[in-house]
Amino acid sequence: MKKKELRQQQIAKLRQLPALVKRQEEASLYQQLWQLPLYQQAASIGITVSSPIEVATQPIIEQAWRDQKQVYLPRTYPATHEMHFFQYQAADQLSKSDFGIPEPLPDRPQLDQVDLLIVPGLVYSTDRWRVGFGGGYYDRFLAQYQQPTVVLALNAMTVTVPVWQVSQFDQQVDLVVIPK
Ligand SMILES: Nc1nc2c(c(=O)[nH]1)N(C=O)[C@@H](CNc1ccc(C(=O)N[C@@H](CCC(=O)O)C(=O)O)cc1)CN2
Ligand SMILES: Nc1ncnc2c1ncn2[C@@H]1O[C@H](COP(=O)(O)OP(=O)(O)OP(=O)(O)O)[C@@H](O)[C@H]1O
Repeated sequence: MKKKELRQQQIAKLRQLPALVKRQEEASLYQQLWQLPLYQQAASIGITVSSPIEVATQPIIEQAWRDQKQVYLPRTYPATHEMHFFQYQAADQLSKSDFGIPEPLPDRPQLDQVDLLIVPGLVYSTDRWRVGFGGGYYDRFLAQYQQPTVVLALNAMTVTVPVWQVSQFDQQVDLVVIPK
């Protein structure tokens, strides 16, 4: 299947996911994340502000702050499809990207090699391939990122093998957490 078609199909599927199912699966994903030594040992984490169809990240951000971790959010650069991470603290103002996602202002401390990166996406295979929203931001970023990556996947986001053509630019993640 073409990635573009897969994305459209997946967005429609996620929009229809019952809120209760989503909340229950998210609760399981959060618990598993918080148990991971990779999480517990990370002093800095990279994460996004989620859109409604994605795994809600606000609880993760707030827990990370409580755990005394530094939280970094990406700022996207559409001209080059690059992305850089800037620190996000509770009082910080965010600005909306062209894509409608809140992003940090670039005057915050920058850190691209965060200790743990939580990678967003629409579809994941059990063998750790992913399809995102199609900006190519994460594929480019992951090509130079050297720390561990984890994905939190709702059941509706998971397939056993890629149903799309994996491209030369696609980057595997290190761990796909699925609901228990
Ligand atoms: N919550 C969240 N924040 C995130 C991401 C994400 O997946 N989730 N990103 C993850 O990368 C980055 C922003 N991602 C973007 C992805 C696509 C386009 C974009 O322009 N898409 C095209 C459609 C491309 C296609 O369908 O082939 C468009 O809308 O015209 C922009 C930003 C950074 N922040
Ligand atoms: N490292 C790279 N260098 C050049 N082009 C790239 C690179 N990575 C991805 N691209 C291009 O960016 C576009 C989007 O890539 P792809 O369809 O894999 O996005 P995605 O994985 O869904 O999105 P994202 O990585 O932002 O979540 C494609 O045209 C792809 O060829």
